[in-house]
Amino acid sequence: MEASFVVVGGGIAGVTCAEQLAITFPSEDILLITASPVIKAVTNFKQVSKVLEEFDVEEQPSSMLENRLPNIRVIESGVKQLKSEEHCIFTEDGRQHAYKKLCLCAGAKPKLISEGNPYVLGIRDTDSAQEFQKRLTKAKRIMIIGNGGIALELVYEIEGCEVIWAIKDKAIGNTFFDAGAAEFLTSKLISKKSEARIAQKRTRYTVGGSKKEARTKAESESVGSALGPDWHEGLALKGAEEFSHSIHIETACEVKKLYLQEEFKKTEKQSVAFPKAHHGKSVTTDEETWPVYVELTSGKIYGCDFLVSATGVTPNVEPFLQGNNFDLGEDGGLRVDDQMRTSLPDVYAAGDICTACWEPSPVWQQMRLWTQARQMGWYAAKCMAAATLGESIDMDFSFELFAHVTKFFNYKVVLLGKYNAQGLGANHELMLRCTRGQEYVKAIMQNGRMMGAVLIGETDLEETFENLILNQMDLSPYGKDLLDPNIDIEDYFD
Ligand SMILES: Cc1cc2nc3c(=O)[nH]c(=O)nc-3n(C[C@H](O)[C@H](O)[C@H](O)COP(=O)(O)OP(=O)(O)OC[C@H]3O[C@@H](n4cnc5c(N)ncnc54)[C@H](O)[C@@H]3O)c2cc1C
Ligand SMILES: NC(=O)c1ccc[n+]([C@@H]2O[C@H](COP(=O)([O-])OP(=O)(O)OC[C@H]3O[C@@H](n4cnc5c(N)ncnc54)[C@H](O)[C@@H]3O)[C@@H](O)[C@H]2O)c1
Repeated sequence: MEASFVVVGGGIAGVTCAEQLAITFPSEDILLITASPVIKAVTNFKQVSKVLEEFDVEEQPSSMLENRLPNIRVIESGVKQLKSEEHCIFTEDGRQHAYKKLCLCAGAKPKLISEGNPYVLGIRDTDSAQEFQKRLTKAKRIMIIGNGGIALELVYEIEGCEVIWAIKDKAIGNTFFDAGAAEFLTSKLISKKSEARIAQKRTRYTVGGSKKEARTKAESESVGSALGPDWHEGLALKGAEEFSHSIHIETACEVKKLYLQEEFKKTEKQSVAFPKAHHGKSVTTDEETWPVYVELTSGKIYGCDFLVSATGVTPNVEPFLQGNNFDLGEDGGLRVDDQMRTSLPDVYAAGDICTACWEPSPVWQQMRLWTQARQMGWYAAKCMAAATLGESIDMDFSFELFAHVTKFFNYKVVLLGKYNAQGLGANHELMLRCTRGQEYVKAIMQNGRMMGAVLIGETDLEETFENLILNQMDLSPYGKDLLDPNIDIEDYFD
């Protein structure tokens, strides 16, 4: 049977796309094909301002989606091949599905420093997060490689286990922060021990009667949906020991070589001890033997129980490539144009799997984030609908300005526009306001216009800054007043 619309992927991009298609075409059957036994649904969506949005994410059985929108049919099976010329896809369960328009939303996979090494873990979906948690309960020391979102969250959350955090850069959190913001956050990391934390659970797992036990081997090897905001809230990230927090940061280094225990003994090289923890107690000794040893480019060797490779993602394109001449982006994603079309007729893509290749607004960039997966899934459905009806559609407003709200080290973090002066060259200025332990405000200015901002803490500035970036008003007459905490800048612009 041919469905007019087939969507692949039960993550945020795929589910949002299928939902939007189902609403637009209530009399059409929409087929959602996904390798994971549960789907991700956006709930409690709130448009906080023009572009900033907040929502919860629920992992749900696919029947909940089918009940909510009866013209969606979910097939739980991985796609193993796409024959784009025949407009047909083949699934692991031996079936084939014809389509008129297809949207690929198969997400991404962790890009690991050492593929296939049992001591190197990646974190992507519920299964991999649980495997990590299980291994952590027996671990005395682990190493985290990478300096982006996952690493930032882990180093703050892990307790009862020594953590060596090895980063290529000089400062922490390079994908989100410059050195100034990193310093502001580092002091929080060091003082974490004494802090009373506010737990705020946003991801709910309502999978009552999960089909997990019934999963076949093929299914359990396939990728699930990516975790999202506050994924660690439900997981106790606790190691084998009884202490709160013990972290050592190794900067400006990469992994040179990994040795298994026996292999390491033969080298007769020496590993170094964990630098004395700030809580005063030595937890491990340098005489201990470890399952794996990590040689860093700095020359230091550390033993540990295992490593987490939080080193970014690779778009999950392989199942769709054979026999199809897709144009791929530099990061390996399916290139999509401003209508979310890939290079092949009637094949669209959205979310982590795609590489945005339209001429972007000067203050937007693609990042593989939850919010962008939702926006792209929604917009791809709009584009597919418009093409079907012979209409044209303008780029959605959400792509006008990059906006991301998240939480690091228990601070609210808002990133707007070219928040790290990406692509602005030397021709820009920074304006800063910082109160240690409380807030960090950075505005990126070019020719008197605001191009981006980083807001850490409860600054309450996001809406005003969003407007200033969007309207590109000349702010030079206001000079330093712009960030003066004693001046209510909103009054200026009312
Ligand atoms: C640990 C972690 C924390 C994160 N935290 C945040 C955060 O705080 N904020 C934020 O904005 N973003 C966060 N992200 C990123 C965010 O989760 C992703 O950008 C987003 O979920 C991507 O959505 P997606 O729908 O494109 O892909 P995914 O969620 O990866 O979904 C892909 C879907 O495709 C299915 N699939 C894969 N292959 C096949 C196949 N061959 N056939 C059929 N189906 C297939 C999968 O089963 C899955 O259902 C985090 C990511 C991780 C890993
Ligand atoms: N709160 C949030 O917004 C949040 C939290 C977690 C994850 N995420 C998203 O989930 C995805 C996965 O997270 P992630 O942290 O793995 O990716 P990331 O892209 O955020 O960070 C990857 C990091 O790994 C480093 N790196 C890459 N190759 C390396 C190598 N060979 N050796 C050492 N370092 C290397 C990069 O410099 C970068 O710091 C990303 O899309 C991320 O944006 C977002």
